Amino acid sequence: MNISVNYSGDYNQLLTSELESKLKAIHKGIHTKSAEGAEYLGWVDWPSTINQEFLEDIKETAKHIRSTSDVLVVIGIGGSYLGSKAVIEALSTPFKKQTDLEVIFAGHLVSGEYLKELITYLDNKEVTLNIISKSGTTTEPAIAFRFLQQYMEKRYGDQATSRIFVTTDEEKGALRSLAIEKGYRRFVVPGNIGGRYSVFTAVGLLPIAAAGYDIEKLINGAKIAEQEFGVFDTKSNSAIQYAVIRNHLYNTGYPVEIMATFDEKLTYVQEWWKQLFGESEGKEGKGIFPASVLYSTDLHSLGQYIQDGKRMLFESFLMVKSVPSDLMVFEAENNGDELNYLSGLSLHEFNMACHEATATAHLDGGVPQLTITIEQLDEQHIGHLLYFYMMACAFSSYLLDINPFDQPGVEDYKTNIFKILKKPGY
Ligand SMILES: O=P(O)(O)OC[C@H]1O[C@](O)(CO)[C@@H](O)[C@@H]1O
Repeated sequence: MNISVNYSGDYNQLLTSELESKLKAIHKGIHTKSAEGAEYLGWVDWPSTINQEFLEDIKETAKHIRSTSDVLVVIGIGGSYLGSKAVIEALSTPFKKQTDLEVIFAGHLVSGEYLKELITYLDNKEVTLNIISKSGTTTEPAIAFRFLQQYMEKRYGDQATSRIFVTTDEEKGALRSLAIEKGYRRFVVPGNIGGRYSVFTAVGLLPIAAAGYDIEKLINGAKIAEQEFGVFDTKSNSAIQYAVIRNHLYNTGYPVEIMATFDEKLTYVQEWWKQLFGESEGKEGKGIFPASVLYSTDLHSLGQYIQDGKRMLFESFLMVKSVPSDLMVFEAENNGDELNYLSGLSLHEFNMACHEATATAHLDGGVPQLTITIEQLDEQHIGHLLYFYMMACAFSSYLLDINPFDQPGVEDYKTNIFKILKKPGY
């Protein structure tokens, strides 16, 4: 399994001896768990130390949910839902989402209409809830849970208890107390793993397994990545390469990174990546702003700005070498649409050509870029990819002398809303 990073500039030239020593120190700090924010470095060796009993428990629970439910409603926001949503979307086929269990997300936004419609939608289906909140106090998912819990109790009576699963901190938080009081089955978010690094814990694994995907393979991909990126080699460690390139571009006048893909199934990988990098790096007046586009869609929208607008952007393509199914353009008798010149070309090949054309055009327009390529979209490759991004994010943040594992800025809006809504104590 391989993730390649191809840069439009000369990567080797960036590797000064000063940078090499800084990278070495960062690598050591991450792997000996002595870097700043070390108390949240639990994700680094989580894949290789994951307990088989825990995986079996998740698989059994998922099997039970699948056999008793048509829908699993996952309630969570930020890192408590983006990882599972990213993996499920990347593995699903466009129209037939899951064969026998549908995963629906709630609590990632506040909308009475959404919740009312959801409850109506659930009415003739068998339902299970999984509320996920590490802190157990986040307002948006708590609001959604209040409504959905009431719905479950009205609908299932005492049986509601066995249809509600809670994923939260082992020791603290309102959600933990509520789960104990009600007797809900609990899963733990490890204290040393923050929300945006938690996709390989119960936070991501339970919804992904319930959706019918192979979590052993997902973890296996992450394990391979853990081993691979555990080796300090600036020439072959692609997580380090990606971090070095983006740091160089940031330092040379490009504060915005646009991640571009040609596959709609990767939209939530992009959303997950935005939270990962944005919340990890955007502090102390520093950090690359992570944005995303989907091509060809956005070539007919934001493409104009990228080509010609203010020069502050660099672009990182996320490409997948092979696709699970494809179509080939056929020869039409009258060639009325004048597309016969494309006959014999597969649509995937069209996208590959479009990548080349776009990359060249944007580079000519002053947008430096890199291309990250993975072989295919399956559990193992996605596990590998997500770990790659987490490791690159840690390196990238430390290169900016930022602690990747806190998010003090998020508190400001929370304090304001509590004041506006007169929460006791504010
Ligand atoms: O899992 P929790 O504690 O509900 O937090 C949800 C999200 O809110 C934040 O704490 C702040 O946005 C994120 O870091 C986190 O992923």
